[in-house]
Amino acid sequence: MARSLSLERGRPLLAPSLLAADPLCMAASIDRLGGEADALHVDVMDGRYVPNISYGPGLVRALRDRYAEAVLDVHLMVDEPERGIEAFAAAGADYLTVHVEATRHLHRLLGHIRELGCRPGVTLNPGTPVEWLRPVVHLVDLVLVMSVNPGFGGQTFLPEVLSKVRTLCQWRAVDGLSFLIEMDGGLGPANGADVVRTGCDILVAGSSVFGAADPLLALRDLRRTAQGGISHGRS
Ligand SMILES: O=C(CO)[C@@H](O)[C@H](O)COP(=O)(O)O
Repeated sequence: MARSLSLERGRPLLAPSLLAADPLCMAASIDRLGGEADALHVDVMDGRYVPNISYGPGLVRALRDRYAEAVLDVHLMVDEPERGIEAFAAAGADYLTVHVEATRHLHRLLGHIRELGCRPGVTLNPGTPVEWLRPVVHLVDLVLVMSVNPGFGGQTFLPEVLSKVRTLCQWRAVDGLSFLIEMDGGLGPANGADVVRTGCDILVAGSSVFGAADPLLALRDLRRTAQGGISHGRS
């Protein structure tokens, strides 16, 4: 069984979302980041759980083959993710993140993802209560808090989801857990510091990175502002 790559807490981590990269020039877009991304975020959409359709395990395999050292953070926006996790694990995913509402057997599914050698993650939509994670939070390596409704890039950040991050930080401290907290949707230099200050470890950014004239400069700009959140006294 392949060992998955992992991310370490301690500084803001950036995961550019490939959804915003030109699909005809995916590798060129990634190469423009100069290896400075902490992870590559891969949004898998099935046209059922969300209204959009994107990629499958084939893209994950191609990324793994070309970027052996990259952490592949695969976000499954699919119904019944238990039907696809083996293919994504075999393709080389590191983190496999599923939505609470997409499966009937979340506890079993998270265990299965770990058995496959991947790092299990669970995702909260803006309308999903954080309390739904309480019974399984000890099973995950990552909690992805969506700051837009999933399905499309380029939406406006919803600041009300930040309260979930505060709750997750409390649970992490009380239970002595070390899962990563990731935020995704509408992130960029204007809100990166606030998101990190609230307690997020990983920022997923699509449009603000790949939509920029120079994605590497945009990534560095986001890193600089995100680090500002740390220096202002994050707990
Ligand atoms: O999962 C999703 C959308 O469903 C996100 O990863 C978006 O792709 C982020 O894009 P921006 O809001 O940064 O453009």
